Amino acid sequence: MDSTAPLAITMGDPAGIGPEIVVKAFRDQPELTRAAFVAGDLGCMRKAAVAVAAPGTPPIPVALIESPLQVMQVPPGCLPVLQAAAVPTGVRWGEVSASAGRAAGESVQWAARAALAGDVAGLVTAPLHKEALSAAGFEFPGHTELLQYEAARHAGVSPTQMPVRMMLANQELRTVLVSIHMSLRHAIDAVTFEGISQTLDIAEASLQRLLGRSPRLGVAGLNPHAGEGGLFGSEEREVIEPAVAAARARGIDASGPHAPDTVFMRARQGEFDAVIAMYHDQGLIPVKYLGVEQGVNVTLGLPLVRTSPDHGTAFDLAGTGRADASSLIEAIRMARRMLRGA
Ligand SMILES: NC(=O)C1=CN([C@@H]2O[C@H](COP(=O)(O)OP(=O)(O)OC[C@H]3O[C@@H](n4cnc5c(N)ncnc54)[C@H](O)[C@@H]3O)[C@@H](O)[C@H]2O)C=CC1
Ligand SMILES: NCC(=O)COP(=O)(O)O
Repeated sequence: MDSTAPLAITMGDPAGIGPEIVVKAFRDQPELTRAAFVAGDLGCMRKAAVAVAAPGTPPIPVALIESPLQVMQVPPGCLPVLQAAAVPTGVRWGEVSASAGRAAGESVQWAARAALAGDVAGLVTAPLHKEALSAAGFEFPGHTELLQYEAARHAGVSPTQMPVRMMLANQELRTVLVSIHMSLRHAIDAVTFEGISQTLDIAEASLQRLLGRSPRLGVAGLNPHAGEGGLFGSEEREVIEPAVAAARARGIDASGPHAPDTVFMRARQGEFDAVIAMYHDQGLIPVKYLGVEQGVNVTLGLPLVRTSPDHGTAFDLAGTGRADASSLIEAIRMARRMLRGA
């Protein structure tokens, strides 16, 4: 990974708000988006530039670049786009379609491969629609699994040998998930000694780099009141406690299992640097509830930097120009910070 190379920002699903928030980030944050470019479709980005332009003002100019390094020749105030995928005519705002999913997926694939080859420093991904991605034939539920697959392929190992985890973070709270995109029934089955141990190892290594010290990891229970001494479930005693004890024996500053209904509040008050959440919604609801405009999604465990806003494609807002770009801007900021190693 070359941290001085340009940063790729994928356009997201062209039927969603991704292209519009990307335009807003370039328009409103010229310093932050310097040496960054969009991996996507030129026509789609021009349409988005028109959608977000204030009445009576011209849209920001959108320029085609042929390679990441050409971004350095693009004048300030201009949005550089590398044609990583084509959006066919007929893709309409707010509609799930295989064509849109294909363009979104191909943009991410292009950016991942460019990052792994060292042509870009890292990637920030605008949201894609998971149903559209699936309709396009991608076998990955989301970015995280697609990137895990690409990184494993690059390293010549199987995806299980390249374990990754989703972290959601804002100024007040970080959560790292044991499992990601699966049904709640399957997520309960995924609460295993190995799964928790791997999550603790990945969180420890990634946050050590980010914080410059060993992170304090608060592990949430699965059941109400962390099982209440076995009255409300046995996973805490049988699986989570042993995984926390084993992690402590490896030198990780982990504690728990803590009651899930109060562990996030305790982290926000400063007791933990991150909460290890047992499944997707347990960890994401607290962060998103603090404000969808603040959260950043970071994939931990990859050999590349990848961040993303914490929200989705917001099809209800697509094309209106009203989508808030703050979370994407935070994601770009976070990617820059991670590339600096701070
Ligand atoms: N990083 C990614 O690619 C992510 C993709 N998704 C995907 O997005 C699709 C839609 O997901 P939903 O559950 O509907 O969540 P969503 O985040 O797209 O929308 C939920 C609500 O938040 C609002 N909202 C979201 N982003 C906003 C913004 N920037 N400014 C103002 N309001 C905003 C929407 O208008 C809607 O009312 C799904 O396919 C989901 O899987 C969801 C989260 C992250
Ligand atoms: N809820 C966050 C989410 O689903 C994002 O997934 P990914 O596309 O970052 O894998």
